[in-house]
Amino acid sequence: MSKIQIKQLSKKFKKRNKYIEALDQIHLSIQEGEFVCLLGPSGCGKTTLLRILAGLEVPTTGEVNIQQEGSSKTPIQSMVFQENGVIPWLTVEENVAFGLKMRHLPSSYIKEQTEHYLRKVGLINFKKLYPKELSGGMKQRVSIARAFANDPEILLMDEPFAALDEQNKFILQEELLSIWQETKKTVLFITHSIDEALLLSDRILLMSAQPGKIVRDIPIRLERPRTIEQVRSDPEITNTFLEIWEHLQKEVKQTR
Ligand SMILES: Nc1ncnc2c1ncn2[C@@H]1O[C@H](COP(=O)(O)OP(=O)(O)OP(=O)(O)O)[C@@H](O)[C@H]1O
Repeated sequence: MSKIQIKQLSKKFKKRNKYIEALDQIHLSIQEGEFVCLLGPSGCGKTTLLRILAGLEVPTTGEVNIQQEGSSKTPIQSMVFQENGVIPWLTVEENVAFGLKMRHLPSSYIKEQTEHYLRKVGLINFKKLYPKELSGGMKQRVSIARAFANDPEILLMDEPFAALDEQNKFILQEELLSIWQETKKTVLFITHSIDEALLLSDRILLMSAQPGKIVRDIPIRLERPRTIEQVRSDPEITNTFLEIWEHLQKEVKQTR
């Protein structure tokens, strides 16, 4: 049984008197615990697909099913955005605890869960600070800690590291993988970076330009833990990189 199942999904937006066909005939299933990256040219509907899974948009046709295993109180999904995912008037620890407090969970559990993930992302000594006192990388760590602390059925991540410098990006990617390996959550992750997708994914779903379709489903069979050096030097992965690169070049040229 798949954790996420999407059948014949399409999405059209009405803008003035015109329809924009954002997604066309998306059909896919993602297994429990898989780390799947969505890669495609700008405007191909990646965020729209994530927003549909988050219940923030309704598909025009088709259906989406997320298998629920926890209690009915378990959130279906947590989302991590590129930026501005933290609540400015709450401290680091209050941000991480926010979802758990909203569910009125016991305070001892909230404290334990919050501290566990603050430690995991290296923010335990910064828990009393407010977002304005944090760097961009630290804010993203807060968002990641909050997303995992919520213990959702699935995690949806929309280019969470896109605004970070290379060094911070590598550190956060490693931290994310370490938490993912511990929790074995199902993750759907949007990125524009082929290297990032190769480093993180069990599978890469490659999308066409608008209307977005999934044109390739590429398994990444590199052992974990992976390093960027391995990603860059493995001959099979190098071929996959080139294949994705050529596809993206072609799609981007077509849309221009
Ligand atoms: N609420 C909306 N109303 C009208 N059009 C929309 C809406 N949301 C998205 N679109 C359109 O749907 C298409 C897909 O947008 P989406 O943001 O999902 O693409 P994307 O692949 O995530 O792009 P990027 O990589 O640039 O972030 C675009 O043409 C966009 O303009």
